[in-house]
This record gives sequence, C-alpha cells and structure tokens, in this order.
Amino acid sequence: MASVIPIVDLEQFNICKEPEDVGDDVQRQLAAQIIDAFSTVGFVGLKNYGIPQDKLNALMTEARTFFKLPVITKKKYSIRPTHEDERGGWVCLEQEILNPDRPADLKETFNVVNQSQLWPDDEVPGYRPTADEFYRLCWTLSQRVLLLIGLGLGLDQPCYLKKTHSIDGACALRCLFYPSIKSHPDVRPNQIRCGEHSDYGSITLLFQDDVGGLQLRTRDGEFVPATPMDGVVLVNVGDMMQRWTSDKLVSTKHRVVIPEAQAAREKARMSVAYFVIPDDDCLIECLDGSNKYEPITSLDYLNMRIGATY
Ligand SMILES: O=C(O)CCC(=O)C(=O)O
Ligand SMILES: [Fe+2]
Repeated sequence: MASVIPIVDLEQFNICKEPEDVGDDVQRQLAAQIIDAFSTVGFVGLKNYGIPQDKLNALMTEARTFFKLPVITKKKYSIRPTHEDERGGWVCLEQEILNPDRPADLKETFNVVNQSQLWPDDEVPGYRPTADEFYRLCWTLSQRVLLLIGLGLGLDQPCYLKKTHSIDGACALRCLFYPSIKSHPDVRPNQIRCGEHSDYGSITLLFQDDVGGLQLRTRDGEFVPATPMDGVVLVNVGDMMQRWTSDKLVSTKHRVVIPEAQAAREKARMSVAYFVIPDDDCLIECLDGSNKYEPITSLDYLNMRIGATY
C-alpha cells in the first residue's frame, strides 16, 4: 500500500545550510507543504534533512549494546518518571502503558534529557557522546521545522515557536528497543510493542530501522502502516502543538504492532524518537487568540500526561 504520509524534500533548507542563505520563496514553499501535511495527516516524511545516516547507525549500535546488558546492570540507570528531575535513563520492559486498554508495552527505552542523569559510561563508553551529538543534530533540525511551521501559520513573529524551544530546555531524545518475540514468547492477548497514543509535545522526530510495525490512524479510524523508507525521518505533530494551533495542526494516534510473519517477529526492532517540547515555563495558549483551550504551561501539561502513562 502506498504510504499516506507526504514526503517533503528538505535539501534546500537542511541543517547544513545557513538559513539566511535560503530564499524566502523556498522557505515559504516548504512551509506550505509542511502545514498541508500537518493539518491533514499529522505526519510528514522529510528527506535530505542533513543528519548523516552514519550518525543514526552509530547511535543505534551504542543503544543496542546498552539494551543487551543484563537487567541487573540496566537497573542501575532506571528512571523515576514521576520525579521531574529523574526522567533520564532506562525504562524497563512493560513499564509503560501507552494505551490503558491494553497490557503494558513490549518495549524498553533509554531517555536522554537535559538534566544530570546517570550514564552507563563504564559499560558502554561511546553511548553518552554519540547520544549527545545526535541530540544536538535533532535539536537543530527541529528548529528548522518549527520555523517553517511559524511561517506556514502566518505568525506575526515566525520565529516565535523556534525561540520557545531552547537547546538546554525540555526536549528529550529516546532510544527504543523492542525485543524479538522469540525471546519473549508469552505475549499476552492484545499486547503490542507500543500502544495507541499521540505524543505530548510540539512535534516528534522519529527515525526507525527497517523492521516495520509502526502504524498510524487515518481520519476514518483505520490503522495503516508507516513503512520505513531509507533516508526518511518522520515528523509528527504532538498534542501541545494541536492545542497551540487550536486544532489546525493535528496530532495523529499511532502504535507499533508485532509483525505477523515469523521471520519479522524474530527480529528485535529499534527506533529513535526526539520529542520536541516547549521550555518548561512556556505558556501554551491558542496562537489564533480563540481561547479554544485554556492556557497551560508546557511543564504542567507534560506532568499531567506523564502521570497517566506509568
Ligand atoms: O518506535 C516507534 O516507531 C514509535 C515510538 C513512539 O511512537 C513514541 O515513542 O512515542
Ligand atoms: Fe509516539
């Protein structure tokens, strides 16, 4: 099935180019394509965005090495999600429930945040520097997308969205590991790799390996595959952005299912998500002045949503 996700070529405005050198017309054209995708599908695929594939591969290799460590070792790096200052580190298998109508998710994650956090420097010395560098590349790319959104929405200050997401702010990088179903044979009825959910923040950058299983819900309620494509990063709208834009941009529910084919079930899956989240004290208040949603700070909104996930 052809993908429902529009693809936008970011070559002319990618992170290797100086934004000042890119003509207004190019920026406006890209902005229009992104707004079109975000106000219909809620997802866009970007190609030629400027983060080398090698950097993603290197991060996935380091993360895989971490996930393969014994549970007792990984436990030293556990997060405490309900403590605002302890959200960086390891989330164990079946710790998160993204859809409360299903059993817990068959996934492990490692979260990289802008706080002091524990790192497995002895066991996987390359993980921290590789992840830190990838974090910065993702932040730079997210700034490009936020600028295009600001332009496409016709904001008086197109840079406003970009400026409310500082490099040392609330964004979070997350490596996700979905173990092979062979190594985890007792899957419970209705259990999947990642339950149906929408993301909490402004936007999310999502890099997947080639295993597949990600699906998104179309407007008529049907889930369709978001098949991995070489060199494409998915970007999707989160709930805070939907709120900010009074529902002009839509955050679309998505999930990760267990593949049906035996060969695919036996493969572990990895993905990397970069959650783009406004700075803690940023007030999310309808940009069109409509007051459709009550203003709320980014941190209050995030705490409310995270509290419901664990
Ligand atoms: O692993 C994936 O492809 C999706 C993960 C996801 O949706 C999330 O972490 O919010
Ligand atoms: Fe998600």
